Amino acid sequence: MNIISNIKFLEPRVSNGYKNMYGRCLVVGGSRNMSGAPVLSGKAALRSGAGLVELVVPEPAYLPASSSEPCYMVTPADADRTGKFSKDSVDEVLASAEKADVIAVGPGLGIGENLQLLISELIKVPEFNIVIDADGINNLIHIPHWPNMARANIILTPHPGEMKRLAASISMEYSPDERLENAAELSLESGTIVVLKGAESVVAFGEDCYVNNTGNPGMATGGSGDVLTGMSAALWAQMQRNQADEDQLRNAFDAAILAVYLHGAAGDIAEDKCGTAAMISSDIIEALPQAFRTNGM
Ligand SMILES: NC(=O)C1=CN([C@@H]2O[C@H](COP(=O)(O)OP(=O)(O)OC[C@H]3O[C@@H](n4cnc5c(N)ncnc54)[C@H](OP(=O)(O)O)[C@@H]3O)[C@@H](O)[C@H]2O)[C@@H](O)CC1
Ligand SMILES: Nc1ncnc2c1ncn2[C@@H]1O[C@H](COP(=O)(O)OP(=O)(O)O)[C@@H](O)[C@H]1O
Repeated sequence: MNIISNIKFLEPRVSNGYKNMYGRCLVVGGSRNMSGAPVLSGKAALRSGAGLVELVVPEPAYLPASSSEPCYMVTPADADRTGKFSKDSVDEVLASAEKADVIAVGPGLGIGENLQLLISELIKVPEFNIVIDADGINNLIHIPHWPNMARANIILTPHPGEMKRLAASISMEYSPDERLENAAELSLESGTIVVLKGAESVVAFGEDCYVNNTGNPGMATGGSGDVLTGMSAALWAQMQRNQADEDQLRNAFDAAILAVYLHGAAGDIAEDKCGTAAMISSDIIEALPQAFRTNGM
């Protein structure tokens, strides 16, 4: 195991920079009763510097998502009777995905066969860079032999519950006390970057592991993982734009480390302002500008 302590920050923007230089992120998520999750990811992606952010959500989540933030675009897609993405929505989502530098999939999706079809179509495409979180993971685990099917570059961001399910899906042994080993093994077995969340989140790229030291228990509040998803996508989009020739997974690893670090730093700023009990995940987004500025970005 190689413990990595170096954090790669974003390069300063050039004076004649324009939005397409800072990456286009697509958030694929939401369902009738979870429209807030993709909103949190989309707002966090904007506050983490993505040049353009688009949300694609099933129709019942369209109004709440589009009225929550004017700075991202929202595309409605076909929904099934339960308010989740339908089978017909898969082509609509793929059309948006083709335009994106990084796709974040999962927040608020729900679970079902159509969603498993959607995820399997996304991970098959070698050109896609995908952050898979929350219900993205809860659907991925039902796709037989998913690591063999995956051709895209992928960051997985499981919480410990999702980690346990991911490990079971590839017949990997899981031990809750061996966080570094679990993350490294899942990364090696699946060829993905793994962010194992919780106090002292671990980011693994094979045997290379980073252990985070920012953040606090006030972040144990619904939606704070959705914030990290959007941040990871935005930072990856900017890093892969800056270094187009480098290995995408190495860029993804650097972006995931920076995302976890800044997410915790913003959580610490929110805790100073609100306290651990009262802080909510949108307070973490509000603290992002200060977290970026404190770190020279
Ligand atoms: N505003 C919105 O729209 C919001 C929408 N959201 C959306 O909700 C969806 C479902 O996400 P989710 O994480 O709530 O459910 P799920 O993955 O089934 O986890 C529950 C199971 O996992 C376990 N478990 C959980 N954490 C654990 C831990 N740290 N350590 C260990 N175990 C842990 C837990 O175990 P238990 O605590 O019961 O022992 C239980 O078994 C998702 O799409 C998300 O985006 C939310 O983000 C909120 C805001
Ligand atoms: N005690 C803690 N210390 C530091 N970070 C924490 C703590 N509890 C939770 N977090 C962070 O908050 C986020 C919670 O994500 P997650 O469990 O996916 O929540 P949700 O599904 O509600 O969005 C993770 O990034 C995790 O690392």
